[in-house]
Amino acid sequence: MAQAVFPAGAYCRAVERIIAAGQRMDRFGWVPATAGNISIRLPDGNLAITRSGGHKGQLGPDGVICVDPQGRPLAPGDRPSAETLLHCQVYAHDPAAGAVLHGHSVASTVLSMAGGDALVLEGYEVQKVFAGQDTHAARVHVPIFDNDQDIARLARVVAPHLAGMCAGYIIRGHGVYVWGADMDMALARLEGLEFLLACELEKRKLP
Ligand SMILES: CSCCC(=O)C(=O)COP(=O)(O)O
Ligand SMILES: [Zn+2]
Repeated sequence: MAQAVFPAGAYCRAVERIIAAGQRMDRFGWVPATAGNISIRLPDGNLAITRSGGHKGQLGPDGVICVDPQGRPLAPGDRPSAETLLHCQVYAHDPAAGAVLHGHSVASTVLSMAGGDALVLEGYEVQKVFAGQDTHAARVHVPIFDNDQDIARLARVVAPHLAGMCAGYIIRGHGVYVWGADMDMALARLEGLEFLLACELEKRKLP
């Protein structure tokens, strides 16, 4: 494979971080079959985001493109993630958000297909990875929204719930959305949420 040539500056660092995040998510099996998408907010307010399609665990520099805060590609004809509006929504809602991750795990998919409009996590030490959480002795609500191929309509359903979220949310039969101030925090929260969802899945198997 030809040596990757990264553009200069903040965008270059964002591309590198997105590629590394995709590889890390792939190691956990959270980006199967071209699923998943990853973004970073750039200093100028635009977003570096994965291009639609392609395996997110095998990204090269050309697998990341730039969009404006409304999700419009800066280069005409570029095809950003089909779910770009969900990333834009997080950045518009939370000025501190610096990175957004979307993965498709077995646990989030299976647990959400079991029904309900939220998962309640309680009693786990790893809950402390989420925003504002400092004890296991709390109930963390993870909202579940029905999947929708109309992403703008899905974003309108999610919007009124964003203010109360500390652990991101689940799209039923689809996957999770998690974010943080930077990529490291977003990845820590994604791993924390997926660890807890795996625990919940195992709990349901107990006699
Ligand atoms: C085969 S996954 C279907 C699309 C999806 O849910 C996803 O997360 C990836 O879409 P993108 O346009 O970002 O590649
Ligand atoms: Zn998806």
